[in-house]
Amino acid sequence: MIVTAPVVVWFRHDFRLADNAALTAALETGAPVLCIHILDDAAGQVAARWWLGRALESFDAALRPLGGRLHVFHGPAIRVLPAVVAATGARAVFWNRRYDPEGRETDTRLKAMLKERGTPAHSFAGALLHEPWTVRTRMGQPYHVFGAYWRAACQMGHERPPLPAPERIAFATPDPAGLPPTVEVGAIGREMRATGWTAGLEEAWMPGEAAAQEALEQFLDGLLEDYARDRDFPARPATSGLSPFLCWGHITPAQIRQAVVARPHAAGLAKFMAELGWRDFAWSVLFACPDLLSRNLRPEFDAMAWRRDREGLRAWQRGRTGYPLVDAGMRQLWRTGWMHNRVRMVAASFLVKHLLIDWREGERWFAHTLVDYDPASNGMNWQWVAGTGVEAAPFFRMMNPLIQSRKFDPSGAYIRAWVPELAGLSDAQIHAPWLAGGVAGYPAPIVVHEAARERALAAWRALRGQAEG
Ligand SMILES: Cc1cc2nc3c(=O)[nH]c(=O)nc-3n(C[C@H](O)[C@H](O)[C@H](O)COP(=O)(O)OP(=O)(O)OC[C@H]3O[C@@H](n4cnc5c(N)ncnc54)[C@H](O)[C@@H]3O)c2cc1C
Repeated sequence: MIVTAPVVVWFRHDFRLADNAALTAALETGAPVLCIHILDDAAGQVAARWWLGRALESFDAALRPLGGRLHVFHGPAIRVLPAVVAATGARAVFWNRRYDPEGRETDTRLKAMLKERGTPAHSFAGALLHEPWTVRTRMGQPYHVFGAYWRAACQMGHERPPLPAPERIAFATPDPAGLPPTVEVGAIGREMRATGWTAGLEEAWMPGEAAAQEALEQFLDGLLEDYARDRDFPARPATSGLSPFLCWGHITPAQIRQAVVARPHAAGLAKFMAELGWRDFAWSVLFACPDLLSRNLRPEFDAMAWRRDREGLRAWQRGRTGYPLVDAGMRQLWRTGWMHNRVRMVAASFLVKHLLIDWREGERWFAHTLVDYDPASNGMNWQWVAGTGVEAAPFFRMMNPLIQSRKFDPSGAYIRAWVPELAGLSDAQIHAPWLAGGVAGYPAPIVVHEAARERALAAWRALRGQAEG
């Protein structure tokens, strides 16, 4: 009997069958395919780990009717992948690219290591509309301003048409004896359920490729038309909710783009495509600045007198600042692993400016609690809000949580949904319960807006004084 050497497809943030260039290329070799994931523990990302657990389950379930399964290994990829290749005699490895600095480094090392041993590793695009090094100024430099970036990206075109899902897959059936230790596909799901924290996530989300397509359809049919008008109002079902599906690769921007441009007359089309552009832009920023999560992109902020305020940080994390819109957002995040974009901006601004706490604390909390956490979007947006990043909102421009609340949640419906203690207040009172004499069980504001504003501006003036002096 002739045993055909398999090819390995290593799935990371690309748990889908359709528009999966690595899988398609692997199938084109005609060799049996071994579908694997390597659990390389990422500390501190708890909600993301829950999503990963469910993504593994749903992807495995999608492979079963085709006659195969997902093999999940545990350990550092740099050890595990070569061991899988050696044990199966695989003749090639395929993966879709990732762009975070650690991931890139690992992949580069693995490619070189495998090549040396005679096994080529092939990598493919798919997670973005444009690879993060391709949209450049005429001088070949990365863009620092989104408007110019997006104009250049649109001029380049977004031509890559999405690939169809394979109808058949010939799966490899390796002998488990020689393989590195595997983990049962449902193990992470069980581990996360045992924390007792994931009930809200389970209620809010159904990870997987089918659910991503359903979310896209619902958005296109009901919400795209009014997207530009409604997207800033957190109580309205107005945005796509696609961010975690994009983050985990259940759907690609190319698939979304194809579906969106098929509705050329929808009023919200350009605005929605530009939001996908922000996601690409964030990755191009992280690609150009690998220390985005640790370093102020504007170095003058290195001397900022951030406050160490454990209690303030804790109140913010738990949605107990006394500012209802901020608290509603932080509670939505804690319960569902997601927060509306407008409220992310208000809550982030509150931490950095009203509490004068280093944006990196907020970035870390979001990394811990977001199901759509990605280092590029999170890092870039935190630095944008803090005024420390590329094309950032200036530090002295502070979002007033009360004004934001009255403007974007005028009836208080969003606040009522997440801060039930305030549900009995009138539409006018709910934004500032302290003006109505307070509500039992709900905290008084932990800072007074005007005083916090003065404190932040004084810190900023001192910083400028140092820079000029
Ligand atoms: C402080 C802060 C932290 C953030 N952290 C993350 C993060 O870790 N991961 C993440 O995916 N988004 C992050 N965002 C961006 C944005 O809030 C979410 O992408 C958006 O709320 C997701 O909801 P949606 O899918 O309904 O968005 P829609 O309005 O439907 O937008 C469609 C898609 O465009 C992309 N997008 C929209 N806005 C942005 C933006 N400002 N930056 C980058 N991409 C965008 C997302 O992929 C989103 O799914 C952050 C924003 C802020 C202010």
